[in-house]
Amino acid sequence: MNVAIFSTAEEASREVARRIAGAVNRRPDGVLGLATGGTPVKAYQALIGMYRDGKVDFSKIRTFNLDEYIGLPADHPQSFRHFMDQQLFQSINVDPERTFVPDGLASDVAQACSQYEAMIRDAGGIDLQLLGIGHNGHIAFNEPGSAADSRTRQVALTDETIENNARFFESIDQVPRHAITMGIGTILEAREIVLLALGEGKAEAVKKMVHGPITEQHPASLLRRHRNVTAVLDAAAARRLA
Ligand SMILES: O=P(O)(O)OC[C@H]1O[C@](O)(CO)[C@@H](O)[C@@H]1O
Repeated sequence: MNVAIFSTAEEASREVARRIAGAVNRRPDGVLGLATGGTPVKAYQALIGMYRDGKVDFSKIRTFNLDEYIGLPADHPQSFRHFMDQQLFQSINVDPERTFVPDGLASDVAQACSQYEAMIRDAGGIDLQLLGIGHNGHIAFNEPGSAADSRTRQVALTDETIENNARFFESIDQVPRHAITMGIGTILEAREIVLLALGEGKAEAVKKMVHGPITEQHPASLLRRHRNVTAVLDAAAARRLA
């Protein structure tokens, strides 16, 4: 695992934007794997800035998001589809028809999950996958205990994740208890992985990811099995590293 440390969240986010733009420029009709949460917001803003400056063209790109809450319609303010539209897609020239987020309202979730896997495969696989990290080491919604070879599926969120994500909802009762997530096996098939972690609250999870045992109990540690993964950190998230 490569580790790149920047003094501020802004610099780390700009680095992530540069890496995403680099992947798009190398393969303009390629495939991006995208993430939601508080962490990537600044990186998406930097990417929008690069698009406006004419440094990157998304017109032929396809995107697949990591996860979605079960039970939220696409236009719900806290759905990950809504987040992506607001934070990125509406401000760049990506074709909305080529942006994919798991369907949180699918009537047959298992079938929707295998179809999502098939769509990623048919697109030629993911060139660059962006990730965040949960306080408990989760990547996407693969909570501790998720199998290293897991695929896109329905999962139950841990109480800790529900509590952490309650800040985005009016009350904790409104946080969905289940989600669809790409699996760890799915994520590890991406040709390049960039994990962004910001702030002191992530320092312990980052330390276990980099220095701890490679274990399904800390899903992010499994990324060390991948040949081309970079953790982009601000100084606060990196402060417990050796
Ligand atoms: O960036 P945040 O809001 O700290 O979230 C961290 C992680 O949690 C998730 O949002 C899922 O809870 C991931 O997609 C994200 O990487």
